[in-house]
Amino acid sequence: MHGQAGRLVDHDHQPVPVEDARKHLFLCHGESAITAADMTDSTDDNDSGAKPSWWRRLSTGLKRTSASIGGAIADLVTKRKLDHGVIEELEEALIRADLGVETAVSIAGKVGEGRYDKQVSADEVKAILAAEVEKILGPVAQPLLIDASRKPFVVLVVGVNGSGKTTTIGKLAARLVAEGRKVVLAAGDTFRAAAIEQIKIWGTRTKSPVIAGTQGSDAAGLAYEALEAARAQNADVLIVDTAGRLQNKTALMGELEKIVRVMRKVDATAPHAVLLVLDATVGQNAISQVEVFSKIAGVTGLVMTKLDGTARGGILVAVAAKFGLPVHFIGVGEGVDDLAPFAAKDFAKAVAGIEG
Ligand SMILES: Nc1nc2c(ncn2[C@@H]2O[C@H](COP(=O)(O)OP(=O)(O)OP(=O)(O)O)[C@@H](O)[C@H]2O)c(=O)[nH]1
Repeated sequence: MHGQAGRLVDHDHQPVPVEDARKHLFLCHGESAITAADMTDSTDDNDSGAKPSWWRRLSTGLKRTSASIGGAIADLVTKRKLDHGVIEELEEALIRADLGVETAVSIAGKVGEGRYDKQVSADEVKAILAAEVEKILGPVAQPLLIDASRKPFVVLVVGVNGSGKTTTIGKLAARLVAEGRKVVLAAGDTFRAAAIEQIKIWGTRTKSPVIAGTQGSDAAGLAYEALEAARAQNADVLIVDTAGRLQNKTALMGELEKIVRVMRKVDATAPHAVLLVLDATVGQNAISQVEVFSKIAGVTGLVMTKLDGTARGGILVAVAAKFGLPVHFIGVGEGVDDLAPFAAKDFAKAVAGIEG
């Protein structure tokens, strides 16, 4: 922090303006929503030529994915008329971008409808791709609802190590604090000293109290203490980090179950949201992570990170098509403002490589 109201710092401790991006992020109907509505509209409403910064970050972040798909589309359709071969190759390009076999086949099929033996343009194919992807993503693009009647509203954050959990918690805390919410963080990944330290750093950055124990201490006990402390401090939101040792599923399941059981002694309705953080770079592996964590932890919503570091951004489409779980946020970089509410239309256009 640099003593400026409404400013946060990024990983390099550079001040980051948060007011503009956050202005419209909550609705106030007893329930607040971190919503993508403004961001979705902004790409269409912007006639000045200056793209909103989120759109720039999103389309730049997804460049590797869109270049791989867009390049394949251009190669395919500019040289020859549409035939079975082109459709099959299009399917393959979409599968390579991790959209999943069923989705790839269905989208390629749509491209083929009524267009066989015709010369189609790459832009036409991209438009169909974007429209089809948006159809899949539209229903899952749901804001994270913060129920103000739950005090604190408890968010349990789960995911494998390295998926971006801690960073996501920090960015989420920054958003909530920027909106005037009082946030408490619980360093529930007690296995790694570095995870505890990271949460503490985010606590300092966002001026949020952190409840942390020593490395190796009982995560459930810590979650209990954190919930009591958050309640005593009249906090609006408690965000609980967890360990993500997927290699030992039984231990992980036992630990997450215990965290939930123990927190329910303080608040029988907790946790109010269970966010699974997925790293897009793992591609199809994300599917099995959703399966495992849904079984273990009762996931209520998803956050997908690192969409900027991969050509496999289509995995978000595959996950959406398979599970239909709400996708609340996506991450396209390490900076505090590189996590934003998920907007289906923007994402679909960015994946297809369509300029906003
Ligand atoms: N490029 C990019 N990097 C990200 C994104 N989100 C997180 N990271 C980076 O990914 C790395 C792992 O993130 P963490 O937040 O430490 O992940 P974690 O799941 O808490 O991992 P553990 O602490 O190992 O459990 C860090 O270097 C983050 O800066 C993103 O959207 N894009």
